[in-house]
Parts: sequence; C-alpha cells; structure tokens
Amino acid sequence: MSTSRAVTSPACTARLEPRRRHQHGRWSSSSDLPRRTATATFLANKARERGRGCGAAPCSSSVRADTIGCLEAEPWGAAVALQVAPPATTAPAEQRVHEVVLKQTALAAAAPRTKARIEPMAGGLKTAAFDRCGEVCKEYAKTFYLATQLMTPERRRAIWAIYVWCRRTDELVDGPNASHISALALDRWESRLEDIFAGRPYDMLDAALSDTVANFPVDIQPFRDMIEGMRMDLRKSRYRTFDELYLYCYYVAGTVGLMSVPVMGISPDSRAATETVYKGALALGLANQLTNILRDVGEDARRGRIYLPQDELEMAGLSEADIFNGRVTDDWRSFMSGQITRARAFFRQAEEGATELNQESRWPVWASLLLYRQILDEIEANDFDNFTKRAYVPKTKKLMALPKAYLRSLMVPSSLTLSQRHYSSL
Ligand SMILES: CC(C)=CCC/C(C)=C/CC/C(C)=C/CC/C(C)=C/[C@@H]1[C@@H](COP(=O)(O)OP(=O)(O)O)[C@]1(C)CC/C=C(\C)CC/C=C(\C)CCC=C(C)C
Repeated sequence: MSTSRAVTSPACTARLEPRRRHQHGRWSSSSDLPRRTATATFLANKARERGRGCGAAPCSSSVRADTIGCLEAEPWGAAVALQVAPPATTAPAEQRVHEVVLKQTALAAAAPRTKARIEPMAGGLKTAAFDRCGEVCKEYAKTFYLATQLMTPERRRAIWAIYVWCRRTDELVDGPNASHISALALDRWESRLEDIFAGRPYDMLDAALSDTVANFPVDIQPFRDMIEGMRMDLRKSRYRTFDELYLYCYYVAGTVGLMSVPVMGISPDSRAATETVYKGALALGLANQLTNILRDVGEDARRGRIYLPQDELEMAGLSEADIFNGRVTDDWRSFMSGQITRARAFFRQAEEGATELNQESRWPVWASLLLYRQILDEIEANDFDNFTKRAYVPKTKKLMALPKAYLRSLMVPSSLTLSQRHYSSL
C-alpha cells in the first residue's frame, strides 16, 4: 500500500497552514491528524460551549473527557466507469469486504428475521446505560436521534448503543486526545471490544453495547474492522487507487451499515436476498464516507491529507500540487464530476437495501441517505469548489428531507411485486 507522506515533504509543509486547536489546555499542531478531525473539533467546541466534553471546562461526570475523547463514562469498486475503466476482476479490497458481507449474511440467515431474539431490558442499570446512550446521540446527532424515534424502543436503544461505540472509536483518532493516540491505544480499545462481546463491559456505555450484542445477531467483525480503519488513518495519508480508498471507506463507514442491519431488521415482507440488504447497508456507509471526503477535500489538504485515488487524479491530468493549490479548473471539475457519479451509484445501491428493512427502521435510514446525498448537489452548486467552500445542506432543505424520507419509508419492500402482494394477501 502506498503510504507516501507528502505531509512531511518540505514542499507541502511550506504551503500548508497547520490548523491548531486547543486540547485540554495545550495548543498542538494537528496537521498530521486524520481527516475527521474537523468534525471532532467542532464536537469538542460544541461540548465546550455547553460546559461539558473535552474543552477547558470540566466535563460532566456522566459523559466526561478522558483517555478516549469526549465520551468516556464512569468505569464499570463500484462498477462505475470514471476516468478509469472498471477492473476486469473484482479488486482485492472489494473482494475482501464482500467476504465480510457474506459472513454477515450467513449469520443473519441463521437468526430469525423478526424480533424473536429481543429480550426485555433487565434492571434499572441497563435502562440507565441505554438512556445515557440516547443522551449522547441527542447531543451529537440531533437529526439522527429524532429519526430513531419511530423505531421500537428495543431497536432504538440498540442503535444508540452502536452509535455511541462508533462515535467513541472515531474520537480516538479524531477527538481532542487524538495526537496522543497510538497503535497501542487502539489495541487496548480492541481488547475492550472483545470484553464487550464476552459480556464483560468496562463502563456503562460499553454495557449498553454488551446487552445489544447479546440480544441481536450482531457480529464482532465490523467492529474490529472499524478499529482497523482508525489504525489506517494513523499511518496513511494517501490512497494510490480507488480500491485502497474503498477499503478505508469500508473500515470507517461501511462497517456501520453492517453493524446496524441486524438491529434494524429486515421486513418480514421482503423477498430480497439477505445479501442484497447487507450490500445496500455497506453501500450507504461507503456513499456517506465518499461524500464526506469530497466535501472536505480542501480541509484535508490543509492537513496534508488527500483521500482521493492518485491514479485517477493522474489520469485527469491533476497532481498533488493542484490539490494543495486548490484551483478550480476544468480538469478538476471533470474529475470531481466522476467522483460524484461514483458516490451517487453507491447511494442508488443503498436505496435497494433501504426499502427491504423493517418498516419502522426505514425512516432514519432514508433520512441519512437523502440528507447526505444532498451534499453532493451542493458541491456541484458550488461549481466544484471544495477547496475554499464547505458544501452544506441549508436547514430548510434538511427539514424538507425528513417528511420526504418518511414517505419513502412507507414504500413496501421493492422486490414484492404487485401480483405477489395480491396473492400473499389472499
Ligand atoms: C440510521 C442510521 C444512519 C444509523 C447509523 C447509526 C450509527 C451507528 C452511526 C455511527 C456513525 C459514526 C459515529 C461513525 C464513526 C465513523 C464516522 C465519523 C463516519 C462518518 C459519518 C459521518 O459522521 P460525521 O458526524 O463526522 O459527519 P459530518 O462531518 O458531521 O457530516 C460517516 C460519513 C459515515 C456513517 C455511516 C453511516 C451513517 C452508514 C449508515 C448505514 C446504515 C444504517 C445501513 C442502512 C441499511 C440499509 C440496507 C441501507
């Protein structure tokens, strides 16, 4: 894997203005930190504004800053032809990820499609743990929190628990303590993950996940893979091919889709293959992450990072210097337009899976899909200037997406044809 680190090259460092941010009373350079730092900084600032989290102000005892960022708790190949031809055979990363999808599919097939495995919550402590997860979600992802309200209480809490674990994992490399995070810390986080799955949670938030994985057919692999994505972010700042980028996007976001489906459930009306649903879930994660990357090109470049396939850049006649200079040229527009087409193809694949989910789980998924996809439209509306402008979806458009997502969520599973529905109702 290419790990050419232009971040350390003099040409780049001279041009780059390393962003500096306040971390627990210290100012530190974050020029070599991974790409999601901007979000984390925003979260940290937001938390600080509210007098909790990881800023100068002390954190609340329930959700406090500590060794793992803001969220410590008290112990206890797409086949889209772009400037490059699609590979003749399945690319290695895609193949590897496909194997994980097949494994998840097999595990899901061994478990019933409905909520038969869900047990009632036992004890006030567990309720408190899930409530805490809900609070964290509400704090960090309001729209998502709102969209989970239609889900059954068991599924909603379980999704919150998964969200919180993902957020904490992300904070390790993106949060206020990111500059102190080593591979060793990630190894520790992974052994803590093993403990969660073995029913030995370390803290309250872990306990919510322990309970979730005991009651839903959730596999540990996507969780391990997300940690692997964080390792990748620590050691890599260039992606030679789309296949390399694909693997990164799977690790940090595709995994979220695979973790979520066993909790969200597949509709009993679905006639689709389970694999289609898992592929859709993977696709939504990939689409979201690719969109995130395309939105943040300038921001990442200012930290010496380029999350774009180098071979495709070359084919478009673009160099790293062009990215660092940040000039919107016709070559850039055409390159970006190809990347956006690819991201949209993943969103389309996600739609196929979204329709097959349990009715009450569909709304949050459609909301996430529609909201994130709009960012691509905004990049186009900015004439592909993602160097100096951050594409964002205005609040009114965001609000309009929610009822639209709700309407979409009412759609019956797509594979159930009219005649099938007619006969099954007889
Ligand atoms: C309904 C729903 C969206 C459920 C997912 C809930 C969940 C467990 C989310 C975890 C998200 C998280 C904290 C991931 C850590 C890594 C990370 C930060 C990934 C990036 C997300 C954007 O986050 P961020 O807050 O930084 O974004 P902004 O900068 O503020 O814009 C990602 C880009 C990817 C997250 C991936 C998903 C949301 C994929 C969700 C896929 C499903 C739920 C599968 C649905 C099923 C089918 C069949 C389509």
